[in-house]
Amino acid sequence: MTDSGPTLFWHRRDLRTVDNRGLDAASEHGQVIPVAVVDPAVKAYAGSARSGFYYASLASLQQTYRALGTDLEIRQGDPRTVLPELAAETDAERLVWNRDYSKLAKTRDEAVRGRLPEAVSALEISDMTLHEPGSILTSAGDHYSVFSYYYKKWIDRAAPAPAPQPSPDVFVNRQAPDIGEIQASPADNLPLPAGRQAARDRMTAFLDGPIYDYADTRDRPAAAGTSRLSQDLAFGLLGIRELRSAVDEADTAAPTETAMDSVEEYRRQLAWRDFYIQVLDAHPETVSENFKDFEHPIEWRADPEAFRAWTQGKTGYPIVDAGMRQLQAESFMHNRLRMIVASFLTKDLQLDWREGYAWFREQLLDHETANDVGGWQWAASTGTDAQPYFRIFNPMTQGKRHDPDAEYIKTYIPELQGVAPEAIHSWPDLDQDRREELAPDYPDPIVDHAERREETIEMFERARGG
Ligand SMILES: Cc1cc2nc3c(=O)[nH]c(=O)nc-3n(C[C@H](O)[C@H](O)[C@H](O)COP(=O)(O)OP(=O)(O)OC[C@H]3O[C@@H](n4cnc5c(N)ncnc54)[C@H](O)[C@@H]3O)c2cc1C
Repeated sequence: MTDSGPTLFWHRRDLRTVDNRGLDAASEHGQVIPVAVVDPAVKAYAGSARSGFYYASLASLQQTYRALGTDLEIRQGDPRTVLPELAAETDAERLVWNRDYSKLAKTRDEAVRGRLPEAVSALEISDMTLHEPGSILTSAGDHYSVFSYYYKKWIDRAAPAPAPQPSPDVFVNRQAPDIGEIQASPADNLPLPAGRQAARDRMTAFLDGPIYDYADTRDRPAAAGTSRLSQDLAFGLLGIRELRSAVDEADTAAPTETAMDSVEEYRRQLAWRDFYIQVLDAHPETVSENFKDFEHPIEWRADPEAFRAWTQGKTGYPIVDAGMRQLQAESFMHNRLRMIVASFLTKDLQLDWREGYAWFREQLLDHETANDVGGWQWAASTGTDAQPYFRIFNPMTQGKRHDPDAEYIKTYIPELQGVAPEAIHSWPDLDQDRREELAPDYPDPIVDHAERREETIEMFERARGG
């Protein structure tokens, strides 16, 4: 501890003190003041569930710091002005943060760096991924655009160990205004409990048993067999090294070969997260542009009514509507459903994936730019390693395969409560009188899947110049 002025550590999507590499690095330079900035530019994209979860998680981080004998300084405003001011106010020598990879974050961070007083240095640390974007490259030195090749290298790499929580005596002993003075934390209304402890509890509950059945249950939405940790990773309530190390321990304790395969399948999903982050890092423009080049623009439709029906879960395709209603009710949607509804929006309704992405960005608690864009561009056949444009999900077949008893569908669509699964899975093919008789309050299909499928293939062939 040789420096005289304190180091500011800026929390962003890393709302924890454990396994936080930036915070650990900051603590090597002397006394630390932790800070968070509530940025209206980021808030503008978040619906009420995500904002609420963020505030409640910030409140919990503030409590953690208070227990360590310091406090979290929470400011509101544009970090480009707030942070240089705070650095001057506290005579800070250094500002440290963990790297983020979206275009918005990169532009903001560069501007913050440029506006700091001359005496204040900026230090950016890699924390968000298990393996830093750019550290796993093809033999030509490029980022990977095919997941299976990326994964082979990813899984062979030793996973870095979690970073320790800094000792309490590195923190400046001080008090800061309570988060309640900025924003009342709506902890009662949240779809899931927020904060670090809740995230740890979710992780432990999953690794204590459900992970061993993951390979079998992950594609059955009614089984709810996935970890539900996506918002915890998106907000950084859990460190990725911390999670990976706990997963590796679960692997060691796995009771059977099948259980070990399930753990492997789970690890693979964590690799998808790293994969999409390295794609976004290499191609930040893909947040709004197709990853793939097309000879001509794709002729997406303009159809606000169809888009509204999709958002409200009223398309007359039960599996699609159940997914969209789960999103409405829980600010979450199971992965299989995300694939189905994204395919339906782009291939059946022929609407631009960017419309769907914007809706998800607002509605999802776990919105994470890289994964959200990656998922949408995959489904739209515009992305890296995407679904081929001619392989179009049939929503009826998807429903039958992944929710055979229509258990998931009935959870979210009360209108179909008394209807037999066979009728639910063939709803669009039933004649109208039959539908009227079975569930008068549930809508008729808004499009014909077979017709739209043919049209969509032609639409893509035209865009490809065929
Ligand atoms: C159109 C679309 C949009 C998506 N938007 C997001 C998003 O905004 N945020 C987000 O975290 N995930 C997104 N995903 C990926 C995936 O659906 C969610 O990560 C998953 O459903 C979260 O539930 P879970 O934590 O129970 O997943 P689990 O199955 O338990 O997976 C564990 C973790 O692995 C990661 N992961 C799992 N699947 C994927 C995947 N396909 N791509 C990248 N990472 C993955 C997530 O961090 C997840 O928490 C999207 C997928 C699609 C098809």
